[in-house]
Amino acid sequence: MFFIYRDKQLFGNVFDLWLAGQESTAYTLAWIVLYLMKDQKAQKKLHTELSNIVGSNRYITLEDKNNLPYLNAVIAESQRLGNLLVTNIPRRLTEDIDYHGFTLKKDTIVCPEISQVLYDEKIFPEPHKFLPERFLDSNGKFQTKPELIPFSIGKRACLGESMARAELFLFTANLFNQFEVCDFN
Ligand code: HEM
Repeated sequence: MFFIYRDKQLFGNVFDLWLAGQESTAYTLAWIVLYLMKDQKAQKKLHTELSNIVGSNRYITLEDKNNLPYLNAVIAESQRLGNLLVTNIPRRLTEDIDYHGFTLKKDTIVCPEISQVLYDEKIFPEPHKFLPERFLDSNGKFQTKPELIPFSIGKRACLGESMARAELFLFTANLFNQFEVCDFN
């Protein structure tokens, strides 16, 4: 009998959506809230930007994204420092390759480490500090860096990247446009 879509495939898709899509975004949001709770100056700057550009009388939508540079910088820096997938998903080499003078044999398992890039102090000075300003140019405009790769790169990079980016923006923007998060310690 010919099956187009098996239960096993359905299970795989639901599992992917849950594990890859839900936990990753939820934990990133938790890091954003934590960093802003611990850095009250940054939170104040964010509130000032939101009050000046949007005000609290309406929801923030994706159309506001380009007008909120500090918010974009906070999200970028939280993704960098939160460093959600420290090591990427392991890969098996399908052929021998020469990598910077080392021969890696077919079938070797390699595991790229995203954190080596996100915490590279040549690109991100003082890499263990939360500094959203590193993603602003001299005119205060948001400027990302090619090394900011929380979703990985290449053919197998995160399939949900654009959805995750939208969720991170909408949740962070609307939460902080209505609330302050205090650090009771
Ligand atoms: C902040 C949120 C997220 C982060 C940081 C993140 C990060 C990643 C990373 C690093 C990978 C591995 C890429 C590679 O193997 O090179 C990945 C894969 C994947 N992600 Fe995400 N992800 C996020 C949200 C989502 C969402 C919302 C979805 C779907 C709704 C999703 C679906 C997937 C899928 C299906 C893969 C496997 C892609 C493949 O192997 O071809 N992710 N993600």
